[in-house]
Amino acid sequence: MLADEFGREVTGVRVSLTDRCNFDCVYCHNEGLGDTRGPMDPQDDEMSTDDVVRFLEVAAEFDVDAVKFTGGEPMLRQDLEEIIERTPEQMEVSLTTNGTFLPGRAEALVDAGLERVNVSQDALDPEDFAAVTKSGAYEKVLEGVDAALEAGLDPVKLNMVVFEHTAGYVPEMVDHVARNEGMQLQLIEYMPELTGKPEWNVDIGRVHDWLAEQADEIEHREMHDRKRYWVSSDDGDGQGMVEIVDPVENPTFCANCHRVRVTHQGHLKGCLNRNDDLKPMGEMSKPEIREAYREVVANRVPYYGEYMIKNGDDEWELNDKYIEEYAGI
Ligand SMILES: Nc1nc2c(ncn2[C@@H]2O[C@H](COP(=O)(O)OP(=O)(O)OP(=O)(O)O)[C@@H](O)[C@H]2O)c(=O)[nH]1
Ligand SMILES: C[S@@+](CC[C@H](N)C(=O)[O-])C[C@H]1O[C@@H](n2cnc3c(N)ncnc32)[C@H](O)[C@@H]1O
Ligand code: SF4
Ligand code: SF4
Repeated sequence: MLADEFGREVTGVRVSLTDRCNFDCVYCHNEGLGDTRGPMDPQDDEMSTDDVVRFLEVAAEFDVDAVKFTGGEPMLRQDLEEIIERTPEQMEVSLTTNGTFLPGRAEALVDAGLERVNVSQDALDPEDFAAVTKSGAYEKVLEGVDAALEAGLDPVKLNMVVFEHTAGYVPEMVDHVARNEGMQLQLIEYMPELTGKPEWNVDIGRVHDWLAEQADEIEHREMHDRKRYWVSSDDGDGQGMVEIVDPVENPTFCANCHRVRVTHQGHLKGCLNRNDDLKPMGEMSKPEIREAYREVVANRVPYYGEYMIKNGDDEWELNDKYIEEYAGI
């Protein structure tokens, strides 16, 4: 297994299969690449099925044991089932999706080897959902969650970005997953780094405090040192798990980051928040992939605490070291 100079072993890869999407969420960072708007048809710059599989085979050589497929909307790729089918056995396969294409396809994905799914659901009301996603597909998303549960995916994690538009829904969403077996909730701190609009920020510390009061049990996940709260439903009949993803200005989160990303164009990326460390994998032959992978892992640095450091006024600023290193890129 390869590790960077901060001792962070790379155990997982996150592969963006496309940057196309049928939604236009107001907050979307598109896994670090910006806008998802544009044509919906398959694009020439996307990695082919074989490219993705070859990359995964190389990652497996380096003992990577988990892959997350994401996007854009990864289910716009019609070869997703084939990619999953051809993913090396040793990898846990998970998917993050907006859920609209799960009805009718969830079973085939499971048959191909999908083990887990995260479905983005930011509200429990069609109008608020539409305001956030610029889409009227609320019912389809609910159907998608049901289809995933029926296909045996367990848990189905609901991803909710906590920001000004959604913060009021947190208690309702927590109760929703506590009542419904098989569902879990992932509350994702709104990340303004790539999308701007810091005015939408919500103090995630208050969400932690509220959950700590409600929780029957609290645990830590090794990945990113994330906290997980086990909370009972309001009627006392059920219990659900709520995980908080709080990467913003959080050096502990970055110190426990064990993932490398791949863009839909086949560029390796050491950190979600950076685009100055993109590394193309050439024609994507195995030797080229190996070399690029080794280099990207070796050059990974924690974003908060190393790439960004606190200045004398207690504000985050770019570490001079990296200004020089990447000057001109
Ligand atoms: N800054 C940062 N944000 C992350 C990272 N991993 C996840 N996130 C945020 O959390 C969002 C949801 O991630 P998902 O892909 O659904 O799942 P996950 O939480 O990473 O993985 P699992 O919980 O194992 O399914 C991402 O799109 C990011 O906004 C990370 O390494 N760094
Ligand atoms: C970029 S989407 C790609 C996968 C799929 N289209 C979806 O929405 O689930 C992956 C995750 O990133 C989250 N996300 C997007 N922009 C974000 C932001 N600015 N801050 C925090 N999370 C964000 C979304 O909520 C979603 O759960
Ligand atoms: S569904 Fe996912 S990729 Fe599409 S706009 Fe929303 S967050 Fe971005
Ligand atoms: S270093 Fe930090 S910001 Fe970058 S991907 Fe890892 S956790 Fe996210």
